[in-house]
Amino acid sequence: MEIGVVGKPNVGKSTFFSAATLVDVEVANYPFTTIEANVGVTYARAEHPCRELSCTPNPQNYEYRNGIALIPVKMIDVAGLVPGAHEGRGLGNKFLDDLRMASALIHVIDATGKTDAEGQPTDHHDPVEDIEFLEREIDFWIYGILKKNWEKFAKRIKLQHIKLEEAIASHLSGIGVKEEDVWEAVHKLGLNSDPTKWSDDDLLGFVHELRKVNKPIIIAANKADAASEEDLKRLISEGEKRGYMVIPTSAAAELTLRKAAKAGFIEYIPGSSDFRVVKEMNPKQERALQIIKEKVLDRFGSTGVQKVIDTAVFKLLNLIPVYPVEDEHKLTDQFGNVLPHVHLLPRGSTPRDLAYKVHTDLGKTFLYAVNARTHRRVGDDYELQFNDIIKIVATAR
Ligand SMILES: Nc1nc2c(ncn2[C@@H]2O[C@H](COP(=O)(O)OP(=O)(O)OP(=O)(O)O)[C@@H](O)[C@H]2O)c(=O)[nH]1
Repeated sequence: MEIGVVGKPNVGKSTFFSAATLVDVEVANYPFTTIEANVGVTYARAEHPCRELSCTPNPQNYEYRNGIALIPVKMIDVAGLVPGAHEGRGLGNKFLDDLRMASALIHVIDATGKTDAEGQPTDHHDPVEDIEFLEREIDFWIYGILKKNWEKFAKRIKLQHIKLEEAIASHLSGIGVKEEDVWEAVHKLGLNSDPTKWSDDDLLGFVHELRKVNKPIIIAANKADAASEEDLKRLISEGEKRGYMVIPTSAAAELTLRKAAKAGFIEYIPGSSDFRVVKEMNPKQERALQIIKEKVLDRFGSTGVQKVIDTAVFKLLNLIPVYPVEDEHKLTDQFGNVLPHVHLLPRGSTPRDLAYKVHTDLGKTFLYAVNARTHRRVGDDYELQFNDIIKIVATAR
């Protein structure tokens, strides 16, 4: 599961990515290692169960601060969004390759309207156009993959009585399309189950719906600090009309705050509405932070960057944090560590899914689970909840 950050040049995409992946304390054992320069680790912020249960955790695969869990998530800087990227313009294939890997996208838009379609400075660009521009690029990219051998492909599905969902999902498995995604798009549009009857418009409409489920997008209305109230309001309402969540951000402010925290000048938990000065700064630095406090934190409640990440993880991707333990009374693992691990699972997951996530063997030998909050036994019909603490019971190996 990876989150892609995308945006045309000069909107603040690199600033957003740098801010989101700049951390002052790094978790020792990520579930993943980053190998490429444009891949980083960001953190989703969630209330930690210890806030409610008054415990002190010993986190191993996440970070804990003042009752808050910071859960690592992989982030990709998807560079090269220019008009025609789907045809290989600009960075072309690299852009599409990165896009392929992302489960959800953060679309960074310059809310001030001072960057034109190609990323050049201007005075009057309508940022709402950028929303449609990214949609078009992705839609035409998927359309291009399907259209290539469509007639032959559709005929084969019909003649060999292959399940439509299965055929398309397998054809698009490279971009992570699942059968249920195809089903959802086909049914939403009421398309004929015989794909040889689909018109070109049907195919385009299908791709459009498929993209919405397969590559959900959240919009970061960036440079909010420099945007007028009116421009922001319009971008939010036009985005929402098109079904998007739009969050005002100041990536530049977040980057400054995180750098100041990393250098030890301030204490700042990303996503907060304030910070605490802990080391003396020069007057220029002090003034810069004061401006951020007044123009960004007080105006918007936060820089918005963390809010975008959290919304992408918990709402767009619909993931929930779950804590497996071995002792449901002490909430510890076998070594006595309190709530050492957290796992992000899709909403609707069961205790067995959690067991598989912890270890394949644990999944295979799963018997039942115990909900540590209620001390009740739960089976595979139980739907895991946000911040559940679960003991898994399996057969001895
Ligand atoms: N006022 C303001 N300026 C910002 C913000 N974020 C980025 N900028 C500025 O916008 C300019 C472009 O930022 P980048 O992060 O380089 O933009 P980009 O979208 O990655 O552009 P490319 O690297 O060309 O793809 C820089 O001068 C940033 O300092 C913000 O939140 N507010």
